[in-house]
Amino acid sequence: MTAIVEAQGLTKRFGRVAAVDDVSFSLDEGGIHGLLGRNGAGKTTLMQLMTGQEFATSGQARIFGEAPVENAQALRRVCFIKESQVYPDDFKGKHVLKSAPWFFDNWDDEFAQRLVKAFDVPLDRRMKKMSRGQRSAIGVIVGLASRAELTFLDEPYAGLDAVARHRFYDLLLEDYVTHPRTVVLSTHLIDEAAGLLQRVLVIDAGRIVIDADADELRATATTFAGRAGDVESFAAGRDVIDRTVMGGLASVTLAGLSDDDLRAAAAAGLEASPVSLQELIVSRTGGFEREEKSA
Ligand SMILES: Nc1ncnc2c1ncn2[C@@H]1O[C@H](COP(=O)(O)OP(=O)(O)OP(=O)(O)O)[C@@H](O)[C@H]1O
Repeated sequence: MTAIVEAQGLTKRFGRVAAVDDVSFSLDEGGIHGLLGRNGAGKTTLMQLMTGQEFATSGQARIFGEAPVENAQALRRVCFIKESQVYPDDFKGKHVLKSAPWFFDNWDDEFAQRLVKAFDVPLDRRMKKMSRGQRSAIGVIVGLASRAELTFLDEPYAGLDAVARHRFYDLLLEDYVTHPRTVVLSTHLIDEAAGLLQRVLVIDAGRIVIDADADELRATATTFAGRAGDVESFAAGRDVIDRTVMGGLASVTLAGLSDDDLRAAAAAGLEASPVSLQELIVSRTGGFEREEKSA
C-alpha cells in the first residue's frame, strides 16, 4: 500500500532551533491518528511541512507520494485546520462556509449546516469579533465538512469548552465511519482523544519518540496496585515506568510483562488495571503532565 503521508529525514531549522529534527515516518491511507507532544515540540511545524506551508531544511515530505510544496493538485485533496488561521478583515462566519466549497471538492454543505447548529456558531458575526471558541468551532466545521482525503487538524478545538470538544469527537467518529479518510489530529488532551486514535506519533524536541499503534502501545504496560510491601517486592527487578506511594498502599506501572508475570501479580494479590495512553506517554517522554492537568 502506498503511504498517504511520508517523511524521510525531514528537518526544519529556524536559526539554531531544530523545530523538526530528522523525522521519518509514514501513514497508510485511512484512520484517525494522533500527533502528540508538549508545547514547542514541533507539531505545527511538522504539519506545515507536510502541507507545503514550510520548506524543509533537509529531508523529504510527501503526501500522496508527491512533494507538497506548490503542488496544487495534491493540496486540493488536503484540509489543514490550525488555531492561528487568519481570515480577511471583513469575513463573517457565513463567508468562510460559502468560500469553503471552492477549496474542497468533497465539501458537504448539509453536513456543514448541521455542524453550525451543533456548535451554535453565529454565522453573521465577523470572524475577528468571534470568541476564541467560536473561531475554533468554525475551523472544526470546515475540517469536518470538507471531507478531504487527508485532513490535518492542529489543536483544532483549543478554544472549545469540554461539552463542545466531546461533540467534536463524537461527530468526527460518526462521520469517519460513513466517510473514511485519513485524519491527523494534534492535541495535548491525550486521554480525551485517546479513544479516537488508531496510531500515535509522539514528537519531543523535534524528534519522533513514539510511533505505535494505540492499542499495541497500551498493551505494553500495566498498572498494579496493592499493599506497598507487596507492590514493591513484585516490582523489584522489573521495568518500572511509574510509581505512586500513598501511606501503606502503592501502585506501579510496569512494562515488558509476560503472561507468567501477570499470573504472579494476581497470585500476590495485586490489582491489575490497564494503563492510560496519557500516563504511558507522559512516563515515556518525561512528561507533559503538568500542562495536561491545567489544560
Ligand atoms: N517561524 C519560526 N521562527 C522561529 N522559531 C520557530 C518558528 N516556528 C516555530 N519555531 C520554533 O520551533 C519549535 C517548534 O514549534 P511548533 O510551533 O512547531 O511547536 P508545537 O508543537 O506546535 O507547539 P504548541 O503545542 O505550543 O503549538 C518551537 O521551539 C518554536 O519556538
